[in-house]
This record gives sequence, structure tokens and C-alpha cells, in this order.
Amino acid sequence: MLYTRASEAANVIAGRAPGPIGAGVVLGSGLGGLADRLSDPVAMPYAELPHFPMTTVAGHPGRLLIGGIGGLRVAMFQGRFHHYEGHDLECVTFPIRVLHRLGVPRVILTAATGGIRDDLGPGSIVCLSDHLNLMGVSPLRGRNDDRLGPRFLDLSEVYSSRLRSLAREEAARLGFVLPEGVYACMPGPNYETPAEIRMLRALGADVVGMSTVPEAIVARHSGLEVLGLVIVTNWAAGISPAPLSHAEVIEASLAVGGRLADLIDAVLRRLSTEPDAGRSPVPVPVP
Ligand SMILES: O=P(O)(O)O[C@@H]1C[C@H](O)[C@@H](CO)O1
Ligand code: HPA
Repeated sequence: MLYTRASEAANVIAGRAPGPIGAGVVLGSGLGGLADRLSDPVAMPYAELPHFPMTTVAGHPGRLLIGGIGGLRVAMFQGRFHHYEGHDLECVTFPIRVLHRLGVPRVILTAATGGIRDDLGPGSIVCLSDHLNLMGVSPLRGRNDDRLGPRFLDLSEVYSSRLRSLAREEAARLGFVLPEGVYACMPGPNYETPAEIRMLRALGADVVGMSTVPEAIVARHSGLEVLGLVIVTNWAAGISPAPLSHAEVIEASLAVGGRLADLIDAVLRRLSTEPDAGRSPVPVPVP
């Protein structure tokens, strides 16, 4: 059962890195370098954690690091699972269920994306205001376990307006404007066609990717606050003058990753000053 598996993984993690954790961060393609900001990190390869699958995509090393950033203990997933790798969405979102069982109150989701809106070219950092789930399935499909969250979940505000304005303020302090945008989640692994990008633009999408949305839905199901910060690594298909490639995505992520790391670092330091910063000495023992 998912609840039991997530609890077992949480128990092992809490045993190896005891103490409350104030935030989780999921690092997207080529963004793993953010983990270098952690002080005194404890590294746990996914292979050493119960029920974790293996990552298979370049730029997703596959380990969990727990360490400090400005007074806050943070759990960083250096590598995520994607639906297109063949994992079902329960598996893709397992790290979020584990954060919930660890009692972590919020998660920052990061990703590489293609830019659709005219002002969101390569190198842009975008704060997600909403999403379009075009994967064709919800990660909440199947029997609901009420211990994990409600059957029918309200998604009126997936991406916390409180965290969004905090991120905007911290970006301004760092000297740049943080635009907001709507993320369209496509199934992948192929990139989109130019006709699909025209469709996504007409639907109101600003950036496009192949992840993040299942994690965001499960995080809300679990009662976590969500902040989505993505980088634009390329113009989307049909807008880009050249064919798209994952090598280009990784290269662009590495180029902008430092600025995104500065922003996330600043947001986490700011959160560390909040009264509930290091919530919850769980995990709850497996029943
Ligand atoms: O894990 P993210 O969403 O950052 O990875 C993006 C989407 C695909 O996995 C890959 C395409 O280049 O990068
Ligand atoms: O153009 C893209 N499309 C989908 N996913 C992506 N991830 C990075 N760039 C893209």
C-alpha cells in the first residue's frame, strides 16, 4: 500500500538524517547543482532507499540530499521520475508522498521547459501561476487512501500565492524581475510539434514541459504548499530556429542554474525565519 511504502521510506530517511525538515526541493533536468548549496549534506542514493525506482534520464543523478540552507533543513531530490520513462504516476510522485510522511510542509518544484510566450526566451526563470495537465491522467486516479489526502481535491490555487509573492520579492532583491506563467504538461518523451505548440499557446500555456504537474497535484493532495520555479532552456518547437535536443536543454539548465539556485537559496533563507520553519518531528511509524 502506498501509505505504508511512503512511511517505510520516510522511516529510513529519518533514521539516516534525523530532525525536522522545513522544505523539499525537486531538481529538474540539469539543475542538480543546487544541491551544492547545502551545508553538511547527508546523501542517500535512491538505490539505498526502500521503494524508490531508479532514474534513467541524463541530468537526473538519482539521490536525495538532506542538509542546511540558512537555518532551514532541506530535502533535495537530485533527479526525478518521469511518466515517459514508463513509471506510473504513483511512482513518479512517490518522493512527494515521502515528503508528506516526513512531515515536510512545503515543496519547491523546478524543471526545464520550452518557452511559448514571446517574452519567455531561453534563460528566463518563470514562477508558475497555474498549469494545464495534458498528460491525459491524474496522479490521483485509483482508490483514494484518506490518510494521504481527499478523494476530490480542489485545485483553485495549486501554486501558493504567498510563496509566489515571496519569490517575486526575493528575485527583486537579487536584481531581476520574476515573471509568472502557466505550465503545460505534455506526456513526452518526444518534444512537441509546431502545431501542438500553437494549440498550447491558444490554450493559455506560457511554457511547456514533461514533469512537475503530477508532483504539484500530489503535493496539494498531501497538504503541502507548492512553489514552481522553472527555467526556459529553449524556444518551443516551431518557434525555435533549430531542432530541439536534450543536450541543449541540459547545457542551458547549467547556464541558468546558478541564478535559479540564488533565488531558491534566498527563498529558503527567508522561509527559515518563519515560525513554522522546521515543522514536524515525524515520520509517523508504519501501522
Ligand atoms: O525533469 P524536467 O522536467 O526538468 O526535464 C525536462 C523534460 C524532459 O524530461 C527533458 C526534456 O529535455 O527535460
Ligand atoms: O520544449 C520543450 N518541451 C517539453 N519539455 C521540455 N523540457 C525542456 N524543453 C522542453
